[in-house]
Amino acid sequence: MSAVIVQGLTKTYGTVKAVDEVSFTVERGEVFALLGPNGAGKTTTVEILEGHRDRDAGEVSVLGFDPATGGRGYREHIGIVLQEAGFEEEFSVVELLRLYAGFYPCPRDPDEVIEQVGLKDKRDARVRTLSGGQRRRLDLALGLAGRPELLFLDEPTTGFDPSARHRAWELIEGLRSSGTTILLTTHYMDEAQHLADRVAVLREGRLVAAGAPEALIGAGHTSVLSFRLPAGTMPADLPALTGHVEARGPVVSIETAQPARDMHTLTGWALDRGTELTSLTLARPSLEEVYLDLVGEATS
Ligand SMILES: Nc1ncnc2c1ncn2[C@@H]1O[C@H](COP(=O)(O)OP(=O)(O)OP(=O)(O)O)[C@@H](O)[C@H]1O
Repeated sequence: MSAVIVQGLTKTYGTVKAVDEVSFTVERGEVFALLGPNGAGKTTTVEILEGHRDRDAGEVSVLGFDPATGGRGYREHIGIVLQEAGFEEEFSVVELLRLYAGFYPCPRDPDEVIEQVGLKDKRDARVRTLSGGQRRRLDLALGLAGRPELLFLDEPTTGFDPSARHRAWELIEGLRSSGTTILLTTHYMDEAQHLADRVAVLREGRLVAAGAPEALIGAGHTSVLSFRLPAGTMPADLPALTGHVEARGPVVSIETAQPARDMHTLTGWALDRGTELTSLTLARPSLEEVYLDLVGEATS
């Protein structure tokens, strides 16, 4: 059975439909990213799944529980990492982890978790002395304390320096390998593209796309071939191509839905003339470009 099943989920605040008939599933063991601009309904959706907010309509099942009525039995199976968790500042890192571990029937060893999130040096440091990035790692450690089957991560790397970010990615990949299902929200499309097996894009409370990042990128989007014109040639000298040719000085870009065919034609043309196509690249759109198309913002 899927880890998460959401059917027709709806939540209204006054006249604002924060979540409007949203349906998706998250399979066990996958990393699933909820994407969308500010106010799209991500937090509301996640909070309903966590059992922290009531829904107006729709069916929700998480690990076989209805989060609205699952109570403690449900919460023992999940881990939640919020963006701004308030901590007991005078506890040490290991004391806080021991405290959290005590709430769960089958907790993880606090020292193992501390090592996993890279806080070994800070094991005995007071929480109030931690830097912002170290606090975020502590957030993550606390989310893992109860050995969750499903981990909710709210913008897990916001405010991280680049190396902390890559470390967090490795950690998330490690959790995925050990079978933990992960539902995350993020505003970083490279993060979603790197980590997520599947993504769902919300816009104004409605689901506008869902699927594997590669599938979303592949659906109806063209590739761009670009290269420098060989000396002594003009764009008009190029062979007939399926794509749209644009030249900016000596740099030619071809937006094409048939990259293999156009690449073949072009390289054949260059070889026949005994010339080279320097700076030749074939680029696929990134998830970010596809996302911006979906949520209706300019791509340049
Ligand atoms: N408690 C609330 N009372 C009234 N309106 C709310 C409440 N919580 C959220 N909303 C509204 O519901 C909509 C969705 O908000 P939500 O926080 O779910 O979006 P989000 O996608 O998480 O945004 P962000 O990326 O900024 O965190 C917004 O229009 C927001 O103003």
